[in-house]
Amino acid sequence: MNDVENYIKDILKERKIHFTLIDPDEQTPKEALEIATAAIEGGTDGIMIGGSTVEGDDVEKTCKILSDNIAVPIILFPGNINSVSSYADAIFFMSYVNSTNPYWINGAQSLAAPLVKKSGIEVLPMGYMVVEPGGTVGWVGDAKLVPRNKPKIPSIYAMSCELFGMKFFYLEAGSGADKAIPTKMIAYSKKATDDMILLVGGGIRDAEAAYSAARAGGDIIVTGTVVEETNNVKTKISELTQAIRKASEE
Ligand SMILES: CC(C)=CCC/C(C)=C/CC/C(C)=C/CC/C(C)=C/COP(=O)(O)OP(=O)(O)O
Ligand SMILES: O=P(O)(O)OC[C@@H](O)CO
Ligand SMILES: [Mg+2]
Repeated sequence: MNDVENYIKDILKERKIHFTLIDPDEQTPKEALEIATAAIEGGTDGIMIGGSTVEGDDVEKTCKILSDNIAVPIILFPGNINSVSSYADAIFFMSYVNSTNPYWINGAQSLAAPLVKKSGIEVLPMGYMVVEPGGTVGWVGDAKLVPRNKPKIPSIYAMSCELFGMKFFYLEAGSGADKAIPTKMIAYSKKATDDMILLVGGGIRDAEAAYSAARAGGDIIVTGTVVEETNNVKTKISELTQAIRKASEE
């Protein structure tokens, strides 16, 4: 797919979006294709590929098999500089805005920049902010985690990301978190910016959580762990996508 940013914007004119995150570490590329196919049948709008740890050429192989077989966009959600593949349609080129380590703020991005430019994949510039509990990515990324009871903090980071020209802002509670991002926090970040696209993820497992995140102002609701936990991906994803569609109508 060519223009992923416009694909996203076109859907957002009508309704909110659901993306499925597939961690290439967790299964073979063939199994990843089965998951992606079932998720698409369940109504997901795109597949994100990434994990906080990456082994060998898992990203490359997973992106290749998906690009040969699925029609929705494949977007890299890189955990580090080795998570780039030209078989993807786009990359969330993200700065980890509440990391205390410059490597995650603009170091990894600079090291990966030549490869990203050479690969020719579409770049989706994004601010990435990790909220308590934060999970693996909070620890790996040396984050100053946002306290859950301070809902306004991410909104000023979202503003600064918008002023830097970033188009996307991601509120992350950590993969597999026991609690998703508080709805007030989502609402403040959405209201603080003019037309940034807000992603919300981490710990969203059921219709109610997906609905609340979308209703509060999330534009793109991301779920990953649920597809690893369920034995019926299509049914689970369709529960989530229906809840997100319902939130869009109200
Ligand atoms: C732009 C480029 C090339 C790199 C940016 C690198 C940055 C800033 C990364 C942020 C830090 C990081 C490790 C992000 C990982 C995000 C991610 C893919 C989380 C989900 O991964 P899982 O593998 O499901 O998490 P677990 O390991 O906890 O399962
Ligand atoms: O695995 P889950 O908890 O759905 O989180 C998805 C994503 O926000 C992780 O980066
Ligand atoms: Mg994982």
